Amino acid sequence: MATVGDDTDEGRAGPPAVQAEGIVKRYGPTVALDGAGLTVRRGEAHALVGRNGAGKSTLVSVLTGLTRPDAGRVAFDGAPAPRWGDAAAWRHRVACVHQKPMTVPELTVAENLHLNRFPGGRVIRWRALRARAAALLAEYGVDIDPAARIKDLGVEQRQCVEIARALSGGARLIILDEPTARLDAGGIARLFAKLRALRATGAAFLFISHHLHEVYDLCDTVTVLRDARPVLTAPVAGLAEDDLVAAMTGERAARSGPGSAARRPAGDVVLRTERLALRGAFAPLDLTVRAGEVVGLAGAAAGGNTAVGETLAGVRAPDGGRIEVRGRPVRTGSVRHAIEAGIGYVPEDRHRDGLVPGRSVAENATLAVTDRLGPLGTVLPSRTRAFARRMITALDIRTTGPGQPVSGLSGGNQQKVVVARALAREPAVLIAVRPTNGVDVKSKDALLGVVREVAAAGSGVLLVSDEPDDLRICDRVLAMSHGRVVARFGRWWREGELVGAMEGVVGEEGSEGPGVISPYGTDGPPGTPEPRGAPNPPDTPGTPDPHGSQGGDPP
Ligand SMILES: Nc1ncnc2c1ncn2[C@@H]1O[C@H](COP(=O)(O)OP(=O)(O)OP(=O)(O)O)[C@@H](O)[C@H]1O
Repeated sequence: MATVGDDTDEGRAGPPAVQAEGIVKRYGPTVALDGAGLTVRRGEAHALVGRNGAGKSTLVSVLTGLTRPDAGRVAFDGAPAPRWGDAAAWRHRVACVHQKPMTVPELTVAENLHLNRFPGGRVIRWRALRARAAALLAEYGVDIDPAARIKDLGVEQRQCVEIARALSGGARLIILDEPTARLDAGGIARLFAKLRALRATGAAFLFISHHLHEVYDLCDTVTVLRDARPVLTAPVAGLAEDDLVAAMTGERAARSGPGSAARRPAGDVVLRTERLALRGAFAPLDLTVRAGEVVGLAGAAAGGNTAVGETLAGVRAPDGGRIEVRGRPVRTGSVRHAIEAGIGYVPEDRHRDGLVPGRSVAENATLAVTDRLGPLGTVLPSRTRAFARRMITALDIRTTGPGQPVSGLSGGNQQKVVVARALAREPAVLIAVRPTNGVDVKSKDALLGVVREVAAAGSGVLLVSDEPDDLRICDRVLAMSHGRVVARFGRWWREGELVGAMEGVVGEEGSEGPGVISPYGTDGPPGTPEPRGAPNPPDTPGTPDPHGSQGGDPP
C-alpha cells in the first residue's frame, strides 16, 4: 500500500490536492477547531477520524468553503483557496458528500443531480436532463428513477443520489463525511469499488468514518482530530487499531465493551405482533419481545427490518395484522398512539425524523414527556434540565449544557439526544433503528450499554441493525432478507453466518442454514433455514431454541 510522502509515485507528484493549516473556528464559547489542518496528496485516500464533536465536520465545512474560519489557510493544488462565498469556484476544486442530506426533498432525482449546474442555455431541456441523470446513475450502478422525487426515496437511495452528484462534478478532491452510514454491505462495496477506480485516476479522497475497519480497508493515511486539534497523522499500514483508538480518545485504557449490564431472565411478553404485514416491505410477521430481552432484527434496510421498526413506531401503517404492547392492542399507523402505548422509538434518520433544531438539548430530550415534567401540564425547567443532565452523562453527550440548541451539536451527539428522547418515557419496549449510526467507537459502547440497561430495568428492546457490533448485545437475533425472517440465532454467532443470512444467502433449497449457536456457550447443531415464499414463521420468544430456528412455544 502506498504511504504518505511517496513522491516518486507519478500520480502523487506535485503540490498536494489540499493543504490546510492553522484553522481556527469558534462558535460562541465552543472552540470547534483550534489550529487544525491536514494535507491530502493527489491519488491519496486520507481518513479523518475522531470522537463525536472532535471537529471533523467543521473542518470539512471549512475545506468546502461553507464555513469561514476565524483563522488559517487552505490551498488546493498549491494555489490559495477561492474567495469565501464564490461557491462555483469552490465546487470546481472540491466535491463533498455531507453528513447532512443536501438534496432538496421536493425536487426530482434528475433536478437534484444538476442542482446549481443546469446545462447551459436559458431553456432547461428536461428530457435531456433526465437522460443525463439516468446515465449518471447507471454509471454508479444505482437503480433509481430520475423522475422520482427525493422525498419519496428511502434513506439509502437518497444517499446514493448525493454520492452520484458529488462524483459527477468532476472535482479531483472528494470529501465523504460518513458516506457509508446509510448504506448496506452491497452499497458500501459498490462505493468503495468506485472510489478505488477514481483514485487510480489520480483523484484524492478525504474520508470520514466511525468504522475503523473501513479506514483500514480503503485509506492510505489517517489524521486524528481530538478536542479540535490534530493529534496524529500516519500511514494506515502498520498503525495498530489500539494506537488509533488511543489517539482518538486520549486514553490507553482498554475499551470496556458494551452489554456488561446484568442480564435477567426474559419476563412477560411486552411486544407481540400477529401477522403484521406491509406490502412491498415485509411478509406477515409474528414477533415477540419479552421484558428484559434485547432482540435483534438484523438485515439491510431493503430487507424489511427498518420497515418493521417504522410500522411498530406508527410511522407507517401496516396492510394487516396486530400489534400488542403488554397484552393491549395498539392502534397502528399512529405515532401518538404508539408512544402512549409504551413504544419508544429511535428513528434511522435523525435529520428527518429526529430533532427540533432550534430547541435545546433538554427540550428535545423531553419532547415525549412534557406531561410528566410538572403539575397540571406545566413544564418545570428544573425537571427538564435534571432529566437532560442525567442523559448527558449516561449517553456521553458532548455539549456545553442542557440549554445548548441541538443544531449546535455534532452529528453523533445529536444522535444520542434522539436516543435520550426515546428513553425519556421509560417505554415498555424500545424500537431502536441503527442507533449507533454516526456515533464514535467509545460512545458506541456507552450507548449500547444504555440499551442493555433499559432491558435490565425490565423493558424489552427491538434492535434493528445490520451492524454486527450492535447485534452482539442481543439475546437473540432474527435475520431478515427480502421481507422475511430467514434465520434465527441465539446469543452467540459467527459474524460470517449472520452477514450471510442478512444478505439472503441462506434458505435456498439444499443449502446449509446458518449455525445456530447455543445460548449456553457450546455449539449446537446447525439451524434450519426458514422456508421461502411463505408467511414468516412464528417467533420463538424468550431464550432461543438451540436446536433450530423453526419457532415454537416459549419455554
Ligand atoms: N453551528 C454550530 N453552532 C455551535 N456549535 C457548533 C456548530 N457546529 C459545530 N459546533 C460545535 O463544534 C464542535 C465540533 O463539531 P463537529 O460537528 O465538527 O464534530 P464532528 O467531529 O464532526 O462530530 P461527529 O462525529 O459527531 O459528527 C462540537 O462541539 C459542536 O457542538
